Amino acid sequence: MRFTKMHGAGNDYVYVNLFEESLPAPPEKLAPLVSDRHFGIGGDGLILIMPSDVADARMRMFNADGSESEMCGNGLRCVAKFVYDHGIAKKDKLKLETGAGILSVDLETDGKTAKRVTVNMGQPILDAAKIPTTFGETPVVEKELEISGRMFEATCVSMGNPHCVIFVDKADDDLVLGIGPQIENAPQFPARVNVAFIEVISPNEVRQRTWERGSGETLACGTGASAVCVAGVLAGKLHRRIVNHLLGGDLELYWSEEDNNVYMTGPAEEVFSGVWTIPQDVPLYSELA
Ligand SMILES: N[C@H](CCC[C@H](N)C(=O)O)C(=O)O
Repeated sequence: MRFTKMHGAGNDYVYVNLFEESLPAPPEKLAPLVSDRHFGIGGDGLILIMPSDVADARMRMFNADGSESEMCGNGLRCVAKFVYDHGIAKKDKLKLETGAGILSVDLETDGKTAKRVTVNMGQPILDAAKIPTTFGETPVVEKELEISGRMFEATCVSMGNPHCVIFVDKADDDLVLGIGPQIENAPQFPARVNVAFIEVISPNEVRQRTWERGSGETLACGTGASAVCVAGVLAGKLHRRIVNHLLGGDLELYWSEEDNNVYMTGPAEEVFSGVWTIPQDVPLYSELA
């Protein structure tokens, strides 16, 4: 299977171009295998770049555990770069179909390759039932959440996929690696949840560490960074325009007062391409039929 390895601020995925390739086996089976950093290619998950009836291309994204997510912000910037750089659509404005609808993307290019990408991430979903979370009230802002006898304040936002934002003094390993997976799987989140631990540096600057649903700690999360921008405004801690320092790089976020959309700007990089050899014990589509 031919693939391309790309990352956005260190959030790295294995990309397969289904304009040219066909998958040998179901993507939820392939994602854990290709994501494995020792036995596979290595990545936070698998992203499919596909033809679309309604946009320039379509993205489907699978976490390292094989579960599918509706959206991926860093992934969508990379899909946009791939679509542009590889001539699928040589336009500096693209429409891309995702599980969170058709999103508009603007590319900064040198005419050959895209350097930075801005995604209109759409409007945040604040309705508790739609996020989904069992916290009764909407919006869910700094609600008490008890984990292992410790109290946290949860602010919940969906950017098509669910996020729980926790403002902390210090986003250390104890919180991210210890508490993160417990929040991901807490009963308050029936579809599990992505978790962002946020240190506020100033009203327009934060530092983020991320525990992702289905993938564990990642170096960055674009939908998470967007949810943080919204959560910070709702909690009265942040302005609408922020810089978010993630472990793998910076993202710029803006939650527009005019159209209620969140705009995310950041880098996208292609690292290498290759051919992956499918392990012999993986049932192929041809054998499943
Ligand atoms: N890293 C991605 C989000 C992945 C979310 C995924 N882990 C989920 O289950 O929703 C991003 O840049 O937005």
